[in-house]
Amino acid sequence: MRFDLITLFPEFFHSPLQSGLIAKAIAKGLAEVHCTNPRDFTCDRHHKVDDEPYGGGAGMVLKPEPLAAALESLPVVTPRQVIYLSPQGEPMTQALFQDLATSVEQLVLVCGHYEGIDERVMTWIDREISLGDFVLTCGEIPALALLNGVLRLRPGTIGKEESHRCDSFSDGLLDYPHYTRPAEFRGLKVPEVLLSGNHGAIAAWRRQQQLERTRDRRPDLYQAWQAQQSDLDSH
Ligand SMILES: NC(=O)c1ccc(NCc2ccccc2)nc1
Repeated sequence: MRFDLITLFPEFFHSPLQSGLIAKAIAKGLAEVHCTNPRDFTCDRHHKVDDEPYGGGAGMVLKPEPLAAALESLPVVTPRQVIYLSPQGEPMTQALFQDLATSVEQLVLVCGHYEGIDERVMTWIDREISLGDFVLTCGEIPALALLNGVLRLRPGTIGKEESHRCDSFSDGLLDYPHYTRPAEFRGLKVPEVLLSGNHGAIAAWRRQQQLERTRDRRPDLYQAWQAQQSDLDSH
């Protein structure tokens, strides 16, 4: 899978791509990541990439020419999607990551700054995606989150396929609590059932924990899950 990051700050990505499972996946050749800086596609003496907004107002807008030139400079690997990260995008979900991980070979991620990009650049954009309902100083953070979440789902990135099945949100419920050695830590014990070796009881306890945690912490997810369950029951 090829990731192309359109970014004014390529150095932002250096260390996150050199550590952890993402670095291993890149080293294994499961992915290649390229950064392209729109500033390299400016023609003026000052390498101008932003300018004042037409119609007035505070802040600056990223100019269309450098962005379009940067996008047109990329190799095309199909199937591909060109994604713009912004608060106006569709929210990131595990389902969206699954969709991207299984449907494209090239992801182009356009990182915005300031007040955003000139709307005419949307001509080159397939999809607008948001990390959540908040504003950051840069689109690089959402881009890194998307890269991480999608690459994590590609075969080979995570060792055991097992670890995908227990993810939060994969079955619409939050994850159950996790414990490891020691069995007692500062007087805090591990729930007995997990030490029992009774796999049926352990699975039932974990499912109950998922349901309780989802009901208590995310009533929105819980209601969606209940609706999905009644659909399944009625068929
Ligand atoms: N919620 C997000 O995914 C997100 C993306 C980018 C961003 N900041 C850069 C920017 C600001 C305004 C317009 C376009 C890009 N903040 C939050």
